Amino acid sequence: MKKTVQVVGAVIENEHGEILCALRSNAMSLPNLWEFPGGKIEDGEKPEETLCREIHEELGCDIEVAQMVEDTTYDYGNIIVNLRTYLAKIVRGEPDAAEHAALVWIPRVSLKSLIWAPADIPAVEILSAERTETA
Ligand SMILES: Nc1nc2c([nH]c(=O)n2[C@@H]2O[C@H](COP(=O)(O)OP(=O)(O)OP(=O)(O)O)[C@@H](O)[C@H]2O)c(=O)[nH]1
Repeated sequence: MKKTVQVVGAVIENEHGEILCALRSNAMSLPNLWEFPGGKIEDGEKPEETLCREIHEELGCDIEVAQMVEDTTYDYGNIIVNLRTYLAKIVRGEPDAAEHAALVWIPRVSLKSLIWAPADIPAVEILSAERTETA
């Protein structure tokens, strides 16, 4: 049976209502596709703990995690990914791309202009249809 990996992604929103989008690098699987920064849940971790750990490791900043945006399961063929995305905001530090090829802040209405990892599309659809919390 194909393995399902449990993955969490952070939808980090700033005070201008923009969302932090991360470009997967050539060294990663799904290269050159945009994603929400995050990663695989390790044994014994709560999703929120994984997100805080991954964001600290990948972006060098600390976040506070809020409500879930979307829970999607996508079959990539070789692997099945269950991706849960959560709203989050930065509480300490500035994001810096340690692993990603690029980081950009994008308004919700423009999110669909990027080419996203397939598992992320339902969350992108929801976010682009909603008003920003700061609007
Ligand atoms: N972090 C993250 N991973 C995602 C997203 N969407 C999506 O399909 N994934 C997939 O979920 C898996 C886990 O992500 P990861 O960031 O921990 O993976 P990784 O690069 O360390 O491992 P890998 O490259 O060996 O698969 C990857 O296969 C990745 O392609 C997303 O929005 N954020």
